[in-house]
Amino acid sequence: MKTSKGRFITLEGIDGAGKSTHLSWVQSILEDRGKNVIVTREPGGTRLGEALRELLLDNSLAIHAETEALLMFAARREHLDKVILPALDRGDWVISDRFTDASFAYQGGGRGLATQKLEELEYWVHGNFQPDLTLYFDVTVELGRQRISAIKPADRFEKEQDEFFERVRDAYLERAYKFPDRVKVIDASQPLASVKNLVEVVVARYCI
Ligand SMILES: Nc1ncnc2c1ncn2[C@@H]1O[C@H](COP(=O)(O)OP(=O)(O)OP(=O)(O)O)[C@@H](O)[C@H]1O
Ligand SMILES: Cc1cn([C@H]2C[C@H](O)[C@@H](COP(=O)(O)O)O2)c(=O)[nH]c1=O
Repeated sequence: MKTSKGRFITLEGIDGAGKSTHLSWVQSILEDRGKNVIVTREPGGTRLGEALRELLLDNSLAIHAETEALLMFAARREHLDKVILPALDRGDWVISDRFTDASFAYQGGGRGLATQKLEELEYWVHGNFQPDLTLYFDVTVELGRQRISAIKPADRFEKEQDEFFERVRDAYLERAYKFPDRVKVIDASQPLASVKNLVEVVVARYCI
């Protein structure tokens, strides 16, 4: 995997944590500091990735846990090739709503797939390449569900039981513990203005 000139920032959290809400805030913090910013998401970000996203989130489909993981990484391979790496090579900053930490959290923690299998896929798809900074928006399962159910009908993941999301959250917190230099935990249960301040402190410090 080529060395990149730009920087790669990812936003993570259980459904309803507030990632999408804060994505444009991160973008404006970076743009105010003169960065050229590309905003993208996973699964998605390419034509193929968006088509896979539609299937992966489809409530009416039953998908084997390993198929789900393979499709997430297939979409990611395309995303890296078509969007993320070219942008970083141009010197742009890329912000992605989710990346590989989500696979360790949802397919690993949530579905119970072995970490080693996910690490093998991770190495296959992006070698040692990792985000430069990951903001993990932490909320309780109850609060995430409350927020998300107020705005849209549940997709294939959101219709999972609370126990599933407890495992997803635990797996995210484990990732933050394992990679403290990269993954910064944001207490996203605070009111919007406070979360914005927390985000600004982390991102501004990182931009210097
Ligand atoms: N700190 C906050 N306080 C109150 N409401 C919030 C806060 N953060 C986000 N919200 C609201 O919660 C809802 C869900 O937020 P958002 O769509 O950003 O979550 P998300 O993490 O992107 O969810 P998903 O992963 O399912 O897309 C939105 O209505 C948003 O306005
Ligand atoms: C990248 C990725 C995503 N997921 C899940 C997590 C979410 O429930 C959906 C994506 O929708 P959202 O709008 O970002 O909430 O997909 C996953 O299970 N594994 C992954 O690698």
